[in-house]
Amino acid sequence: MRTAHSVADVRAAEAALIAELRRTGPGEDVLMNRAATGLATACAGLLGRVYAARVVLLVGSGDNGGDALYAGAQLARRGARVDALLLNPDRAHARGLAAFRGAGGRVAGDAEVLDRADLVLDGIVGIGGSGGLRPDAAELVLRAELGGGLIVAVDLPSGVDADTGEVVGAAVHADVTVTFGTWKPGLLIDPGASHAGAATLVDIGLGDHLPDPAACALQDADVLVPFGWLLPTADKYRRGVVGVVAGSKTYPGAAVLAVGGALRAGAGMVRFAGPGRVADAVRAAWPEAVVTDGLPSEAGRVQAWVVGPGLGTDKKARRRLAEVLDSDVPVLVDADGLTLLAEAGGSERSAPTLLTPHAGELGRLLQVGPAAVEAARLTHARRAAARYGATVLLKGSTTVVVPPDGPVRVNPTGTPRLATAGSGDVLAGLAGTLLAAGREPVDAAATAAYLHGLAARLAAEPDGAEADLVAPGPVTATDIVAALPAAWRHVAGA
Ligand SMILES: NC(=O)C1=CN([C@@H]2O[C@H](COP(=O)(O)OP(=O)(O)OC[C@H]3O[C@@H](n4cnc5c(N)ncnc54)[C@H](OP(=O)(O)O)[C@@H]3O)[C@@H](O)[C@H]2O)[C@@H](O)CC1
Ligand SMILES: [K+]
Repeated sequence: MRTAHSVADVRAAEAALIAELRRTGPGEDVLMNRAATGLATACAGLLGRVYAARVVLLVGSGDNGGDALYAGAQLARRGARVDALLLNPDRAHARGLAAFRGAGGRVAGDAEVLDRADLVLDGIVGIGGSGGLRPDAAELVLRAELGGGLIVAVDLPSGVDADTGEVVGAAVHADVTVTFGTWKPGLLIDPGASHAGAATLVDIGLGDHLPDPAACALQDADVLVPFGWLLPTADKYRRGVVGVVAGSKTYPGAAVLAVGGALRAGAGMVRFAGPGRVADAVRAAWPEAVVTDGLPSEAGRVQAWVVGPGLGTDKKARRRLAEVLDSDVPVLVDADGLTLLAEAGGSERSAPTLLTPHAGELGRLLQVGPAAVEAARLTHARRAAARYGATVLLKGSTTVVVPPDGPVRVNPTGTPRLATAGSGDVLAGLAGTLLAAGREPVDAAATAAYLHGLAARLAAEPDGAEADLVAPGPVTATDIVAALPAAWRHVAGA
């Protein structure tokens, strides 16, 4: 699990560690030196040959600039030609600047050095920043980006909010980010995440002093839990019996895809309730589903419901949604179900509810526009979780899962390939089965998002789960359903 901590928790852990180090010996800037050593090592790796490489430091007035100066000193000692552009010369980190000068680094008088740089270190601002880049910094960053050297962000790309990933105004677009001590939520959540490039973590010893994380991102090993269907004693209820209420005359395919996602999640049984023609489409595609063209209340016993994909918003859809929400089992509400829920202003439920909106649907739930949601994804997902008393999975570039309380989950397997019609229906079925199998909504949602992204990648490039934009082959929602078994095998290490 990749874990991220809030700025407040990072600062508290840093203070505790420094106090401990002071008791046992080492003096000032010890953590900064650890950070700078990790940073200089990463830069050396990127440069290949450090000797004679041209490195430029963008140095702000805080410790983030100090990290850049100490790392610059190490690179200068290894023969790099290092120039520092000081945004605020009177307030640059004094000991860092002395070390830098002592190692042969030079303070540049002109931004021209950026035009020929092989590597630019962004030490403008780190976790102490607020708002976007100021105009003088933004101008230098633009010149650095035009100069074509690799841009390495120190701790996080300047201009990105460390706690939320929000970017208000200009921010650095890094090729690589080297972060210290722990991940920051803003490196995992868009738009911040897409400013970070390839991000790596340097351990500076904060470990024991860090509390529970503010956000986590699953990795393959975290998905490996003993599912009902892997146990010798498996029966259909342990695997999960899930009910799906989806599809309409206009969108029968949504029902087929949601049922497919549910079956390929390993459901013990999928019960489907939907109107005649939709029921026929589901029967034809998935003979293993137990289908009724009656109401959800006539479908038989289930351990969780999925309601909403392609459902429509007419009177009949309302009735189906109301029946499902009245049940005492976990319910996942998606798509049209969310539009109806937004109109109703919520529901009274004691069993868990999982909402799976995209930005537009989340906007409807909160009566704000989709652009506002996209700009502050975590903030809005948190608001919806609080307002609806539900776990919220917000789909999009970096899907986030926000439980009513506890750490947020951020999905690392997402890919733009998932932005295709029907993909969300598959995710709804997949997460619904995991709910039916007894998983907590936050785990069901995060695991489903992880497998869903992985399946899309595998569908595009069967040998390349890590591949992303460069991988060949368009992917349809049906392909994602078909690739789910391969995604399971991938996380199982098969
Ligand atoms: N914590 C740890 O464990 C460790 C932390 N370490 C490092 O310290 C960093 C945090 O250092 P920090 O606290 O000095 O703050 P930092 O981010 O350098 O900036 C502060 C100054 O920037 C300014 N400023 C603000 N917003 C701005 C903007 N939008 N655009 C431009 N400027 C802006 C503002 O100055 P102002 O001009 O407003 O007075 C403010 O005072 C951390 O990210 C990591 O790199 C490591 O060394 C090792 C261990
Ligand atoms: K930075």
